[in-house]
Amino acid sequence: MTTTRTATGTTVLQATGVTMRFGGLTAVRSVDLTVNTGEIVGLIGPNGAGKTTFFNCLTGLYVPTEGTVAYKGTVLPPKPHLVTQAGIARTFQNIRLFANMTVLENVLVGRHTRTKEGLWSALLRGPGFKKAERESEERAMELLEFIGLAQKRDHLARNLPYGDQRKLEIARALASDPGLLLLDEPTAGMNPQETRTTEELVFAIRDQGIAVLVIEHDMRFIFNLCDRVACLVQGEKLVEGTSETVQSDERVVAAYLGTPFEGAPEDSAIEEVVAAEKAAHPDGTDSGTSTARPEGDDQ
Ligand SMILES: Nc1ncnc2c1ncn2[C@@H]1O[C@H](COP(=O)(O)OP(=O)(O)OP(=O)(O)O)[C@@H](O)[C@H]1O
Repeated sequence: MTTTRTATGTTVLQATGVTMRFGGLTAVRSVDLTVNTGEIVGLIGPNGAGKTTFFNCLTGLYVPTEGTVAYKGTVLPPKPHLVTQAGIARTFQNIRLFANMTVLENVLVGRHTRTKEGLWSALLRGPGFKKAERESEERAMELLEFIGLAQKRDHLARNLPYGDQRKLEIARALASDPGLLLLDEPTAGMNPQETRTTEELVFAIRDQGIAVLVIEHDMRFIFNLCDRVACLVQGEKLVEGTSETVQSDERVVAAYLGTPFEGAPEDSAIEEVVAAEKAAHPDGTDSGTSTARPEGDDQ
C-alpha cells in the first residue's frame, strides 16, 4: 500500500461551536473542528473527554444542544441516514457487524444509501434492480480486495478473526462512498501487527481521496498517522496542532497523567519525610507510612 500524501485543500468537515449537554452534564462544550481533503486528523483525550459524543453529534446520532456540522459547505440535518447520504461514514468503538451474514453481505448492507432502486423494483426483481444489484456486488468486491478480505467473501462475519472483523467494519463504511470517514478507536484490542496493518489501511484510504477523522487511545498510532491532532479534555478542545506540537504540549501530558491536586506536598517535602523515616528506623522496621493497601481495603 502506498503512503504518498495527496494535497490538502478544501474543507470537508466544519464543526462549529458543537455543544452537547445531557441534563446537567456538558459532555462537549463549544468545539470547533475542520477536516480538509487529503487530511488524517486525530481526536484524542482521556476517558470520558467527550470524543465519542462529539462523533455522535457529527453523524446525527445526537442532536447537538448548540452548534452546526457542515459537510462540504452544507449544514447537515442531524439525521444519521442523511449524514451518510451526504458523504460521512463511520465505524463504532464496539464492533457492530451483522454476525450471521457473510462478509460480502455485510458490505452490501453498507451500499444501500447509494442504490436508487425502490421497494417495488426490489420485490419485482426487474432489470433495473438486477443491474443495480450487480453493480453493488462489483463495488463490494472491489472494497473487499482493497482491505484484503476478498478470499473470505462467503465466510460468516462472526467466524472472522478479530482484526478482520475490524477491517470489515471499515469496508462496510467505505461502501457508502464517503468523502469523510470517522473511525472510533479502530485499533482497540489489536496486537501491534494488526495495528500496523490498520495504519497502512488508513493511509491507503486517505490516498483514495477520503479524508479521515480518527479517535484513538494508542498515541504512537495517532502521532504516526495524523497530519493534525486535536485534544479534548472534559468536553473542551484543549490543544490542536501537528503531532509534534500536541505530543510536546505540557497541558496534554498533564491531562493524561493527571495534574497534582491543590495542596499536594511537593517532591522535596516528600523526600524530607522519607529521609526522616529512614533515620528513625535504620533497620527497616515498619515506619507506619507504608503505601501498601491495608488488608480488607478493596477500593
Ligand atoms: N447518552 C448519554 N447520556 C448521558 N451521559 C452521557 C451519554 N453519553 C455520554 N455521556 C457522558 O458524556 C461524557 C463523555 O463521554 P464520551 O463517551 O463521549 O467520552 P469519550 O471521550 O469517548 O470516552 P472514552 O475514551 O472512554 O470512550 C461522559 O461523562 C459520559 O458519561
